[in-house]
Amino acid sequence: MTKAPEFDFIIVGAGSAGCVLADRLTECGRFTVQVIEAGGSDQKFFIKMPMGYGLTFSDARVNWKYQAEPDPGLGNRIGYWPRGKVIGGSSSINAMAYMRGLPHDFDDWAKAGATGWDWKTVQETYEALETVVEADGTTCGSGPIVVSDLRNAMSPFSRHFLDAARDLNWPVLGDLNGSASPGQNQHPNEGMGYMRATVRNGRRWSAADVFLRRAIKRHNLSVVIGARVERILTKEKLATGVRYRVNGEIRETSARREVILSAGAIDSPKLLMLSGIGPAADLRTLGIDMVLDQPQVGQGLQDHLAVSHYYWAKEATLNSILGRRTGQFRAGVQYLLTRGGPLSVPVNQVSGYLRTSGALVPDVQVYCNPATYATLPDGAPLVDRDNGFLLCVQPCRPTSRGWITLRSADPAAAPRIQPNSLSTAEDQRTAVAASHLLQQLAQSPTLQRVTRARRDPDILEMDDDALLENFRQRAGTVFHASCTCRMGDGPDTSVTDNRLRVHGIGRLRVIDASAFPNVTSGNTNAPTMMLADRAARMVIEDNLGRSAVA
Ligand SMILES: Cc1cc2nc3c(=O)[nH]c(=O)nc-3n(C[C@H](O)[C@H](O)[C@H](O)COP(=O)(O)OP(=O)(O)OC[C@H]3O[C@@H](n4cnc5c(N)ncnc54)[C@H](O)[C@@H]3O)c2cc1C
Repeated sequence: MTKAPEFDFIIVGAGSAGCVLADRLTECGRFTVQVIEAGGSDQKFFIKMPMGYGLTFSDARVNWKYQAEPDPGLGNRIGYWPRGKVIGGSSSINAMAYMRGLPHDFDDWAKAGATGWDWKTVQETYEALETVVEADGTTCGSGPIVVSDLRNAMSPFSRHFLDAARDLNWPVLGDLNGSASPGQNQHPNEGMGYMRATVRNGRRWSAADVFLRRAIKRHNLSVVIGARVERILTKEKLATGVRYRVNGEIRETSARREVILSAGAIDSPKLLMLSGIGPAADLRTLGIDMVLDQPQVGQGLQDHLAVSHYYWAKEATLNSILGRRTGQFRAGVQYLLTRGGPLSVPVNQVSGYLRTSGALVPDVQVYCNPATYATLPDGAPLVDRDNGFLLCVQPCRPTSRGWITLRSADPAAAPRIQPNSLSTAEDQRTAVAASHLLQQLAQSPTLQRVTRARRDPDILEMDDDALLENFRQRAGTVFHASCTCRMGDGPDTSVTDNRLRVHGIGRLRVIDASAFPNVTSGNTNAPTMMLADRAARMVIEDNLGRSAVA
């Protein structure tokens, strides 16, 4: 048999985290790195055009299209869980919102055993990573991730959402990632504003665009696409390489230094389990040879749930463009000629963190979109022809935790995903309190003025019991799966230590959203890239010594 090719590091998955790692580990020139990605190229028009989000959302060519198990907390409904299966991973199909998360999210990481991941420390990493492009084109920072204020290209209707916030005396912030000066009784991060996005010059600016594109030019990086890793190879509790399938053929690669799993919150725990690292009782039943009994693998799943309510509008919203063929054609031509117009910005336009009654810190995120859509059987959205808008709310820090387990020992089989939503009394209370905020927003004088009709089910007609039932029957994932291989103190409560090393197996790390100890309050792409950037420094330090990253 020919000898397996050897690299210093093997990174499984070219998603948000994997792209950062590929760049950081190759830039010093001291290591060879192979990235193995199950999906294919991201050079597709509908990936690069921001409004193409609606199409990649259900496109099996770039999307794993997972389905969750019947979720008792959601009336046994089965949720659709898209995940990127393409270079750039979920950062190539996500809605591009850039939200760092709130300071206490990371202080809670540190409290959960992820020492060194407190807000003060991670804030420095964020600042070094970002270049913020303000609405007037001025820039701030010199990091590789471009975060744009796109308000000038957004629908004029979106300003009504901010006027509605002002009606309610909710703060309006210039930057949802910055800290406003707190007013009386106001938390610094509380308020609504235009959502900033990973969009550059009218194009999606995915983790692949930021990090992989420049790294691939280096001689010490090799990227294999269309290649699904099926097993981590181990010898005497050390990771030695991986086995993967490409074009129907099985191949192996050896890692001289480490194997790094960046396959995301669904697939990283799946791959550990397929490799015999997980709950022994479950894995033995499936006939998988055990390497390490680690019951925490796949446990602790967290995600954000949100509920949306729809309204017909008296003024033009994005529906007047995207809901009609002539509008789509005009917007398409404008985009092709100028990289501007309605297709150059994401559909989530106004958002913000708010506090429900009695909360000390912001505990919900609100989204306001100047568009409404139905969902077709294949999951694709169909924009309504009539003008409409939607209001949506998401509790930020759920306490419910679900799990991921294997369905079968076949690497091609999707895993079981049990979100276990609304399984704590606290989450049920927050779902109701969050819905009260939507009721207030819908009744603001500004939104009442521009609303032609409220659509069913009408949140204003609901008491607390009905609000909870509405949440159970209608809320869905906002695609922020995390925490399934979480960092922590030891193997009884976590899968990795605070340097992302898998407890009990040498030369193996998990570096992606699955390592979050708890889900952050907002969208999870920014924290995933931040985590990978800090983790890359740790990998280099542990392999070359502290001076190598000074
Ligand atoms: C539809 C959608 C919308 C979202 N919107 C936003 C948003 O607007 N803002 C935001 O901040 N966050 C958003 N998110 C969440 C955010 O994008 C993710 O949290 C983040 O991208 C996770 O990064 P990751 O590196 O953990 O995983 P991913 O980026 O998912 O990367 C995992 C990679 O590993 C590959 N892989 C998996 N298994 C294997 C295997 N066995 N072998 C080889 N490769 C494998 C996958 O194909 C994928 O490329 C959204 C997510 C989705 C799905």
